[in-house]
Amino acid sequence: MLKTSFQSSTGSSIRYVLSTAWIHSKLSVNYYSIVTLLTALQPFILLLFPKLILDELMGQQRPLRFILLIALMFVLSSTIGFLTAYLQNIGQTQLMKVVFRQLHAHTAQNLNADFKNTEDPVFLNQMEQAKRSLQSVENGFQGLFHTLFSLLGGIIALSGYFTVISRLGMWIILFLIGSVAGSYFFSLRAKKYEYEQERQSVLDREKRYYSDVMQDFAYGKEIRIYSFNEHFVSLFQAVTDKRRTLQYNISKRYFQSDVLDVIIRFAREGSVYSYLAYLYVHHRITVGDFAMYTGAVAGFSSVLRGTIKDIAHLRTQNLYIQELRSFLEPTKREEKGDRLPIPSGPYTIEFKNVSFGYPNSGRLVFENLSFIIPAHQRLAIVGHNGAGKTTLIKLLCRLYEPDSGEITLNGINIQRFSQSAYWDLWSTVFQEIRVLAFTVAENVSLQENGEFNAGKVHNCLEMAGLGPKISTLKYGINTHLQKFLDDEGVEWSGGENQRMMLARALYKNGDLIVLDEPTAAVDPLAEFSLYKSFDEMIGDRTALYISHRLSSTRFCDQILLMERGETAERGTHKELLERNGKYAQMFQVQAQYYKGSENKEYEPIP
Ligand SMILES: Nc1ncnc2c1ncn2[C@@H]1O[C@H](COP(=O)(O)OP(=O)(O)OP(=O)(O)O)[C@@H](O)[C@H]1O
Repeated sequence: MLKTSFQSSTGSSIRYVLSTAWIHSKLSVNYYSIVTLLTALQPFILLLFPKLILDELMGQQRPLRFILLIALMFVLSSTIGFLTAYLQNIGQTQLMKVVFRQLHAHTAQNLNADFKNTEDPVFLNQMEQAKRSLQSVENGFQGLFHTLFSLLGGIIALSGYFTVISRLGMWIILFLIGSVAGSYFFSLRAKKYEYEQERQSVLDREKRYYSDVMQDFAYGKEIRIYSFNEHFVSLFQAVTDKRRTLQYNISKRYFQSDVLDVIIRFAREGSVYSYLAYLYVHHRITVGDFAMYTGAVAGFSSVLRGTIKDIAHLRTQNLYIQELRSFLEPTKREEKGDRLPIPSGPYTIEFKNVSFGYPNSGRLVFENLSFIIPAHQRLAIVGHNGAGKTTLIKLLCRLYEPDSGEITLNGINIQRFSQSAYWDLWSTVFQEIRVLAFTVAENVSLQENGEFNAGKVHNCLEMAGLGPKISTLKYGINTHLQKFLDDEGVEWSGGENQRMMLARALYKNGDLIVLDEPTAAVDPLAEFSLYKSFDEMIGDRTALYISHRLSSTRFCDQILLMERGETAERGTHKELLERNGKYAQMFQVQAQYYKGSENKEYEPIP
């Protein structure tokens, strides 16, 4: 199911970030706490010692005391500076450890998400936003973490400055707070603008898609041959230009806010310094006091401005953290009913009044579709493009749920079984062949080296017709496919990859079989023999075969012709030919192409 928005307060987001950091690296929190204390302490050394040194110079001028004060200031200040830099460095490394753990969780969430989400733009946007919340240093997880510690340091420093300046009078404090508060308003507005613009934008997703496709060798051939490369580059450029414009508009808002801030600061500090000069001229403060108060006023204003910005930043970080938590919160699959144990085979499957439309598509692919696949039956599903064949398989494999009606396995609604136990039943081979850049054996078994049964892998590859191919490979079944992870990796043809997928289905040895046209890359005669021999290998298990080539599936017990989401005709190959309906017409048309073939079974029906 699609994730709902995660509503939480800033406090809850702070707790989430701190507790996550604490779980994955206590050191990250400890180091940043010490750095915060040291950073807050540093300015006071540079405030107090210059005052004492100046007063000594203008007063008793004791050389030993003078040298001692300078040495102490130097030692304290440089020790704190060194410690801060060192701890900040290792603290950041620890924080990255936490972020990487979160990125792992993000990737796991992508892989575990319901299949239907992978085709849903809303989910894809959420995924992008959550990733941005983790990868950005400014915003999101790291943004909140840094801002929180900066805010704590600011509060500690402010209380120190407050103690110093309040000796001049509370009105100065109030004046400083009032003027700095003006900046808050403008910085908050700029930050909100940035968040809204980035949130509404699908540009990052678009940019990522173009960049992924341009880097994916699988698209290389078509893009070159159809001269689509220039178009792609221009699309990429257009989207990066739009992103730049968006960034420019955001920067403009920040610039406006910064200009106003400078004007306010000029007015504020000008008036306070004039007042301090007045006090000095009238001998109400010493030179040392003058230096200390000007330093304290500048420090107070700057830290207060930083603290207010931190508060504004922290509030907007809450939104990023909400998105991150929405995406990362454990997916609770809707395990309907009582998670019944899977009954023992043989298996009969029934579609009962199934209606279904893809989310946000506004139309139904199936409306009250009903049919049975009896146990042991081989059912061929044929039909034109878009008839609904693959959608039917997606529903059957529980990649989607029917909007109404039910699909049953031996009379029980398939939604009542646990998802993983139900998936264990299926050996599937789909149209899209996705070879992994691992070894042949790992591709076939989908198990790691050392876990798979090498003998069984060999047998399955042999049965899928890849025995001779494997014997030519330097490392046999341990040869890598593709060169992403191994320079000695090999590239296989489309047909060979498809045969490997059949070997994978055989290796899994599921009780229910689906072949959704995985053989488009092999020639028609090879497809027929492949289907037929695959069929012999799977024994008497219930199986569904989809193909556009009607000659390939005519050995099946039954053939179901789908048209616009409905079952148009059903029967054996022979019965359907005798009926002389749509199936017979389609078969005749296709058979023309095999006229004169050595295989007489392909000859058109007289
Ligand atoms: N992810 C999706 N989102 C929205 N509509 C979809 C999606 N996938 C398929 N459809 C639509 O559902 C209908 C049935 O598609 P389906 O892929 O099941 O047909 P098919 O019979 O398998 O076609 P083909 O023979 O071309 O593979 C089509 O109209 C298609 O446009």
